[in-house]
Amino acid sequence: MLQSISMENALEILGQFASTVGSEEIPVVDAFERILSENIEAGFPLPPFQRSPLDGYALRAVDTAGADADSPVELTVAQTVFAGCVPTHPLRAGEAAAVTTGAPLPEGSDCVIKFESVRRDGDSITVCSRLRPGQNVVPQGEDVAHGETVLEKGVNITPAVVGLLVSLGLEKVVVYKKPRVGIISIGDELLEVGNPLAPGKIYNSNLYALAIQVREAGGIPILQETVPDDVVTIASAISRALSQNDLVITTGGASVGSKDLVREGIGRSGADILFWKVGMKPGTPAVCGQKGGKLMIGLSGNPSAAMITFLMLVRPIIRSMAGKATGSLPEVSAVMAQPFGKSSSQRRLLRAVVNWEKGAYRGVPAGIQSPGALKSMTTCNALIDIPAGHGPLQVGDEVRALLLPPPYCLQG
Ligand SMILES: Nc1nc2c(c(=O)[nH]1)N[C@H]1C(S)=C(S)[C@@H](COP(=O)(O)OP(=O)(O)OC[C@H]3O[C@@H](n4cnc5c(N)ncnc54)[C@H](O)[C@@H]3O)O[C@H]1N2
Ligand code: MOO
Repeated sequence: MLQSISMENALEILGQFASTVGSEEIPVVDAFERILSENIEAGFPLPPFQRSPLDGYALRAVDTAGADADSPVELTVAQTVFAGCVPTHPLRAGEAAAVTTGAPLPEGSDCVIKFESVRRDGDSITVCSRLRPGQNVVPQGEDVAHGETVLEKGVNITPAVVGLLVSLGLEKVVVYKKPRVGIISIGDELLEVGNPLAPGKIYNSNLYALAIQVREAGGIPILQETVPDDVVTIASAISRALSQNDLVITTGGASVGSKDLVREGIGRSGADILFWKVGMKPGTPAVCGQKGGKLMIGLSGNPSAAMITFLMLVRPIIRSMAGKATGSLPEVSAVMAQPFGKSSSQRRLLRAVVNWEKGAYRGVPAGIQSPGALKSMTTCNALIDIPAGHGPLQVGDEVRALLLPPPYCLQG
């Protein structure tokens, strides 16, 4: 078992077990934020036919040769083509077809003039300018060619991707399955929400905060049982959760107290411990085991410590398992606008509010930083990554800030 390793080292070890968990076919309308597990090739071009980008008249450019204000050309409006209809006949010399935006152009026509640019009189129009072949024509396949690989395996399904898939006539799409992530809370003090608060007890809030974090990362949270500080019960809960899920996380019991029994529980469940303790504050006592290639990650019981360790170590793994791109948080360089008085003997992830103001990102500590204090976790929008051995932060110090994903931030 490795002990007291860096976050980078921990991520490398976890990454070795972070493979995708298969694919499934789902309706395109339900595929927002899912990840394509197959390339998409266009079965037909987009647009599927040559069309007009304007409300106007389709004509033959050759018929307008020499047209100008002094010698206008008169053409006969021989048909009208609305969007959704098809032309009744090919355009003959000296003819025009009235068209609406999106209408297919009649064979023989090669340009379009807009309504406002002609004079209409009964069945004829007068054109006072010369048009080029191809002018105001959207060619068939301008956007997407027939057979083109229009979306590649691994792309995130955005609103525009949904639109593109439906434009290509697809009702269903094959995406990576979401990994099932079992969550176990450990602690004699835990009370389920809905019960009256009792002396010495606290509500099991981590279970729900972690469940939402799992969902944001792209996994399916499975709320396993909440177990007391009893090693046999912990071991069997871990064992059961590992057999039913793709990944298991626990919260609580990860440290060194007489009732901190997760490590022993992992051992008794038949899993190997890969590492214990990571160089980060909060979240130091994180522990990780594996059984049959499945990971079990034990997080601190302290609410903010659990959430921050999740963000740094578990979120990237769930994202990889869900087929998503890099899970590391985007980082910016920021300037401290308020001091932070404590030294950081260990690498510290300071809950902070970082905003762009007057040409720079400026950071202020978000409030109480103790690992059990949760309110500052609700107000922060970034984690300032302070290296181990750093002294207090002064106003004006340049820092590295990791920005939290938008669903974590209070500003909707
Ligand atoms: N002698 C030492 N004591 C501690 C050390 C140490 O190195 N030596 N490390 C401290 C650090 S750092 C952390 S972090 C915590 C980690 O503790 P555990 O992971 O063992 O967690 P617990 O002791 O079970 O709980 C800590 C705290 O969090 C509350 N908690 C637990 N589960 C939940 C939950 N599901 N929802 C909400 N809150 C929860 C629990 O009641 C405790 O207050 O250890 C330090 N101690
Ligand atoms: O690891 Mo703990 O630093 O107090 O959260």
